[in-house]
Amino acid sequence: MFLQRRNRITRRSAAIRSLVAETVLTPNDFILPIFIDEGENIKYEIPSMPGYFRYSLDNTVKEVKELWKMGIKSVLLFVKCDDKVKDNTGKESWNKNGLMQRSISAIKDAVPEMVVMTDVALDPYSEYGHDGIVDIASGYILNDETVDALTLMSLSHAEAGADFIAPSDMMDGRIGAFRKALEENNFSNVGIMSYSAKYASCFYGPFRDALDSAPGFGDKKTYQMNYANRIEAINETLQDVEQGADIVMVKPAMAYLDIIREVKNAVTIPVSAYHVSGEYAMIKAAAKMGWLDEDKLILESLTSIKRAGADLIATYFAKDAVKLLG
Ligand SMILES: NCc1[nH]cc(CCC(=O)O)c1CC(=O)O
Ligand SMILES: [Mg+2]
Repeated sequence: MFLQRRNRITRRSAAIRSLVAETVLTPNDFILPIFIDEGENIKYEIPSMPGYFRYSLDNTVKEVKELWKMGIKSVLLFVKCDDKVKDNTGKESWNKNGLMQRSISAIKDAVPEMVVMTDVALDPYSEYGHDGIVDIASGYILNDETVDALTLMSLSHAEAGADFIAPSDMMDGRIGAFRKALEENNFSNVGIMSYSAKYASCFYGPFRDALDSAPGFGDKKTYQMNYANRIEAINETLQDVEQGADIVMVKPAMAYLDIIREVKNAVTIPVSAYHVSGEYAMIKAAAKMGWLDEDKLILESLTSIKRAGADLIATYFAKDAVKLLG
């Protein structure tokens, strides 16, 4: 055959393929979520997340030092609270001596350059396991009251030294409220990574095991988005940009690559994607069964999320990926 174009020429060797690769993962792409528990010397393996641990703060600090050495530059903190401090106001979330606040300052003391991001939502603090304050009579999650509580939570994270607050609650108007509060309280350099398009997803199951934070009644569908919707994600995201978000996020990732791409095309600020706990669990399970190759699956998954348009990826595989990228 005489062919004018032979597409296979640029696929002929590993070297050529690497020269023409459009998407290249680097350690700078990753944010590693970290689960922190009270106590000492704890390293608890999360049953639905094999190979992933919840650490006490002493072990967390050791881990963060290791992460920095490996080239991981950002961590996203989550805490598991004792049932005793959970209520329907979320007030433990702005306790100056709370586990989150102590964790932020311990990590910033140990590794000042590490970019510390913190989850902002009431679920670990809520006796009902919901992201906001519950109206007991109706079971509805109150929007404006929740934003007030989360504003206090955000300020206390900023005060403890957080670089970015990362609201995952999906209340309306919270980004504008947080930005204003940060400005007014001399935290104008604290950033906001907004979970802008966060879907009500069954992929969060293992995470709720990790923090013992499953909703006590109902589900999160009155605040998290319906996975049937695409245009709504753009609406949510543009509002957060308008209100002052520094980074927007799509969550989950792999079943939402279309949303990541649409969001990427719609905004001119960095886009992150959260490769969530259930996505981790699926990969681990398939690998354990011997049905899929774990290492290849990790790299293909993360590359596809970046190719879809994610500038940053929050992933439980950050360490594995950095090692694989060598
Ligand atoms: N607001 C809490 C929160 N922040 C991040 C996740 C999920 C992360 C994961 O599954 O890895 C959740 C769970 C939820 O919304 O129920
Ligand atoms: Mg919104």
